[in-house]
Amino acid sequence: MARYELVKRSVALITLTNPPVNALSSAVRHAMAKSMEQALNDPKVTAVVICGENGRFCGGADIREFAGPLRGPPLVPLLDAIEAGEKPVVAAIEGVALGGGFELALVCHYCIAHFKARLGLPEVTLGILPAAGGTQRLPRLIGIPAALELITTGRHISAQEALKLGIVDQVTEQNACEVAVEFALRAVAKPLSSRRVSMLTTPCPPDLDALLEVVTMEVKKKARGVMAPLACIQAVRAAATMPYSKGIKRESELMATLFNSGQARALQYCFFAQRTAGKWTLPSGAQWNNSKPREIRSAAIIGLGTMGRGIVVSLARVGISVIAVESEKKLLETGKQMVIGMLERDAKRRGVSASLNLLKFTLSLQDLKDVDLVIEAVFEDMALKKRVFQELSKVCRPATLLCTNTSGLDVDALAGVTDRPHLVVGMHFFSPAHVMKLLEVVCGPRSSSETIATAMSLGKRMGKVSVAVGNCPGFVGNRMLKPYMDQATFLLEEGATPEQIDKALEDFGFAMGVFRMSDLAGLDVGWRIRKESGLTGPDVDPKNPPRRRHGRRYCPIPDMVCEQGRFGQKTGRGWYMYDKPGGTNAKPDPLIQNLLEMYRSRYAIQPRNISDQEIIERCLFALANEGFRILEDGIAARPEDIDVIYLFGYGFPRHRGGPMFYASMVGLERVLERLEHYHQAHPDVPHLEPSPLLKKLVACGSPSVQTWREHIKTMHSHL
Ligand SMILES: CC(C)(COP(=O)(O)OP(=O)(O)OC[C@H]1O[C@@H](n2cnc3c(N)ncnc32)[C@H](O)[C@@H]1OP(=O)(O)O)[C@@H](O)C(=O)NCCC(=O)NCCSC(=O)/C=C/CCCCCCCCCCCCC(=O)O
Repeated sequence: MARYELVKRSVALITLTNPPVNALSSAVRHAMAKSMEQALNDPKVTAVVICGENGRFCGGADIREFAGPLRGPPLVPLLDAIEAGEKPVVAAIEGVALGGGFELALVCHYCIAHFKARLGLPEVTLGILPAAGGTQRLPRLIGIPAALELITTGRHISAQEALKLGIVDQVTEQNACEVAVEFALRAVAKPLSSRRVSMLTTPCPPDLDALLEVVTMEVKKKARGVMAPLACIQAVRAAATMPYSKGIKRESELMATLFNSGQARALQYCFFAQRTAGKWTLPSGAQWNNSKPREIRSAAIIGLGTMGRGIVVSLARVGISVIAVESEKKLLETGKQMVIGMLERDAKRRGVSASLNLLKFTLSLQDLKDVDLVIEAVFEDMALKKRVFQELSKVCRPATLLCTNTSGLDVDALAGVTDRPHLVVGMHFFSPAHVMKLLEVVCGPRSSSETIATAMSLGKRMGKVSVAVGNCPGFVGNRMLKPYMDQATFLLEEGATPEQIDKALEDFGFAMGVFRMSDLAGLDVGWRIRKESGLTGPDVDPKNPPRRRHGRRYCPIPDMVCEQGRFGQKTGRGWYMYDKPGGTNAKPDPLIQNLLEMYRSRYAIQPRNISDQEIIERCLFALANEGFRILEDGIAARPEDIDVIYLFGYGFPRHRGGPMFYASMVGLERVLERLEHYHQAHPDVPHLEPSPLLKKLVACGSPSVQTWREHIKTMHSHL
């Protein structure tokens, strides 16, 4: 857990050895304490260097240990002892120094960092604060404003930035450990008092209160209802106003308010869920660690609409040659100009040169014969997509992978029109595709493990969080969206307003409520899909009762809004009104209010007062209920996958963990009881009927979300 060696006859080299990130587990802390004691007591040792094995200094505290009772030597006294020691201690930072790893570096008297190293205090993203002295030492070292920014955002910084801020003493392109040993030898006998950061006085700005106020407002605006950043601000205030001995106590008190909180549990769950999601597995036994992806050097995108353009940018910026295809010259030219603009802006922001030389634009599918992979991103029309896939089948070499960016159509039906169904897979990007981090990789029943591995690995290469899902209408994300949005519109019928529903969801933590989000996405898309599926428009049998379709409750209000040409932000009117087409400042619209009143009076609906609690329960429990059905159907392999999809694709608040984790935090019994209650009140809404899996889990004593998988016995997995 920590290796102790004597090098250059007088330097104790302590290497943390806890792969993969040398986290400060209880065993590591124990070994470190022992090694430090040995070094300080050995008269041969004149200086100490601390480094991490395998080119990684330290990824911080072992987050897995937070779930159980804390054991082993506590970190704060250990770090205080290192700082107080009479022999110079030098940190040799390679790879990462994060969280407790950064705090360890802060107590070392000197720091050498490799030029590729990254440092940061990401505790806030885990719902806690840097409670091993980080909130007290960093402000003393770099001042309040810079420390506040790093601690409240959890941002990682480069070695160069750390040097500028005065956190590290030297940045090297050589082996940081060897440089640190030489540095340590030169530091012997130099006075250490000014190197003990806890002894420094925090440089305090004259307008401390005003500064803290501004940061508090910013934090509250950015992350509504999130506790950890606010506690971080209070801890930093203590560094400015108290001596270290008192400040560290305050830090610990504040940590105690966060450590066992639901938010901390949710955020730590998200950390591991994100990593679990990449570990796909098929019933055949093929999985992420035994299936080799193909190398993708060239790709083609069919369709240069919003999605196609974003996908081209995502591919080109990771060095893949892209051929972009459109059907008409004008569309091709417009798409080309937009892609170039997007790539140039992106490159400028990242301080690199735009990879325009990787792009080719064409009107001819014949140009695609040699590419490694094609992503179809044409209009959401099955007949059109089938024609494209038939054509691709003829044109592309037999080994080319054929992918579709459909947001919900049958991937296997597309595979069926090709000569290579095993090489067909869905790659469902989210709009805007070059910004959104989520990729649903839709595995058809005939997709080969190599095809899935390639799509997953390509997603990772593009910086996406890729989740493998099964093939069903809407896959995971969009399938779950329907019951969520249905509940929102049913609540409108019953007496709520769009702004009331949005406010309840935004207070819950969503960046945008369902109606503001729909206005942003465009209301016409859903309207077209409803028309195509016979739910509205001329194909509906006039004898059909207006508020029922296929024997279920149906709310025609969204259709009525679209019939008035209100398609959302782009038309300046939707569920809200905007200053102009394309405007973003949503204001409640009296015309929508009128529409709702007329609608209710036409159908003799007596509006009632609807509480925020009912809004949250009906929208979010219906959402989670569909998640349980998705698990039952084998469309998602685990609840973590569903949660990751909602976190990265639909703006679900991270501090709530995702819909499935949220349901487990509320208590499955309670979710079941509320769904039963609402289903009794609305028996014509099947989405409110509790799913068999939810009932089963409750009957099994509501096990933790991480163990649901053991209770899911699918007849056949779609993955
Ligand atoms: C950048 C990374 C380090 C590496 O990224 P990458 O190379 O892409 O690899 P990953 O896939 O992310 O990770 C590889 C595997 O390693 C696992 N991992 C990573 N980091 C950790 C970790 N810190 N702990 C455990 N496991 C970790 C990861 O899960 C992968 O494994 P698997 O695939 O899932 O199996 C990147 O990993 C990264 O960013 N890591 C996280 C870094 C981080 O956030 N560090 C901060 C941790 S928190 C911390 O350090 C806190 C310090 C203060 C501690 C003080 C504790 C005192 C407790 C006091 C409590 C008082 C309250 C008492 C209340 C009361 O009872 O009253």
